[in-house]
Amino acid sequence: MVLENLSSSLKDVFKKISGSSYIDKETIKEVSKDIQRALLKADVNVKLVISLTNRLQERAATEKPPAGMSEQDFILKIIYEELLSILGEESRIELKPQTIMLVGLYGNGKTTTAGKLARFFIKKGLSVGLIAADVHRPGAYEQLEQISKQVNSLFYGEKNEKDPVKIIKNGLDRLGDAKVKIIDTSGRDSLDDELIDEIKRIKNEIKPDEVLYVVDATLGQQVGPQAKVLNDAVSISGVIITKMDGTGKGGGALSAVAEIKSPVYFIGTGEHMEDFEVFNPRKFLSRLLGMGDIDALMEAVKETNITEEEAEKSLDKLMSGKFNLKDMYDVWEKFSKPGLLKKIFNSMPLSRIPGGDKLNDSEIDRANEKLNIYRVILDSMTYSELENPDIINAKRIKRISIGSGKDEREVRALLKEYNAMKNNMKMIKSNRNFKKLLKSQMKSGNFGLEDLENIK
Ligand SMILES: Nc1nc2c(ncn2[C@@H]2O[C@H](COP(=O)(O)OP(=O)(O)OP(=O)(O)O)[C@@H](O)[C@H]2O)c(=O)[nH]1
Repeated sequence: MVLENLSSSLKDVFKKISGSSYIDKETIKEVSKDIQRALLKADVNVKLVISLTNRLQERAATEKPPAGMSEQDFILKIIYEELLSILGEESRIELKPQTIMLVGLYGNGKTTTAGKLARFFIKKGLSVGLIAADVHRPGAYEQLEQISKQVNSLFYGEKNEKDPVKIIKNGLDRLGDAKVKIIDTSGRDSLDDELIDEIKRIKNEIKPDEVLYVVDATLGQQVGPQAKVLNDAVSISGVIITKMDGTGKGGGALSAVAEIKSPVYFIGTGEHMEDFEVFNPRKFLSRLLGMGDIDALMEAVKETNITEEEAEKSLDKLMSGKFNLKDMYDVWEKFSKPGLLKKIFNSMPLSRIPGGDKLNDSEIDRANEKLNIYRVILDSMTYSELENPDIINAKRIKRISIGSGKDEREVRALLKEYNAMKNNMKMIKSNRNFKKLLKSQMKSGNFGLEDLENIK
């Protein structure tokens, strides 16, 4: 997996800090050097590395840990925040009719990504048209046509036409009823002015809603400056990092993202159309730093340094059943890692939670299977359906079923489960001990599964 080395080096840094009995200037200097080495080894742009570690030293020298947080945790929090600042905040591409233009260097995966992106929108219930505007690479037309069949999208291209603007204008016209049009442009070496002029011309004449930069994660830091040239030419609105499954340093992608300062919308994790994930910076960073799902969950809580009333509020929301499908999806997303569910169910005294009882292995495996089906179904819901499940009527259930490839029966089962979970949460709310334990754990951020044993 890309960034493997960076991941293990940063985990060592985190272990060193957690293991140190006190944090002084020397430790900070040493840790900064370790982080510099780790990032440079991953081929992250030198300028970026220096500015990140300077901020770490400056914040460590001027800021004080909040009440209740140890020096060690505080340094970890600063490193986590500074690394997160490179990745930017989570932002989602809008699910609406739009024209999207893909740009990128040769062979970074634009054509493949065009197909993956088309499949993403189709699953969300939006029809898609793919336009082949790569007029330089032989076979690009056939490749995209093939992909469009694979993902059931519309397709437009003109095999012998050499002017991409003409192809695109005709395509936008002919694909009129497709809600989302995705334009695959020629791969380019950004130092080639002729090709840069070509995408500038496309951008100015077509005025796409989004210009997405497709960058190969396995490339090194030379990508940073090239991304800048592309960005200056067509002002990139978002990034898709491909080949995150590949071997390679991966620092180039991080440098490019930091250079362009546009949000990363997705990551590509393989050659197949389904190897495509919405990018979540916190989750990505937690995986990179080797924090388990629970730690990441509690790390996020600890990071916000939750106060008494905030703990109360977030807990009440959960307990009062006011959470929506998006909240439930996030929790399932964290718990559906293989083995984690088993660990939770086996350690949770379910018999003491209303309607729960000890689950044996096969039942836990079945629960995992069900979670995966539910995640596929949730992936086909629009943001408003996730945030407000009450709007999901028979027509929407039908569309979600088609988008996810699951029976309507399974979609209804998920909705039934969601409502049952909401009612269960209300029941647990009456279990004062459970609520008291959760509140104190969320506040201190030390929520451990073994604590669940103590629920009376
Ligand atoms: N492992 C892996 N391979 C990928 C991924 N995305 C694309 N590829 C492969 O990378 C190669 C290049 O992908 P294309 O989509 O043809 O690249 P392109 O950017 O359209 O090529 P140009 O038009 O020449 O710029 C193909 O073999 C793809 O299968 C990914 O996320 N992981």
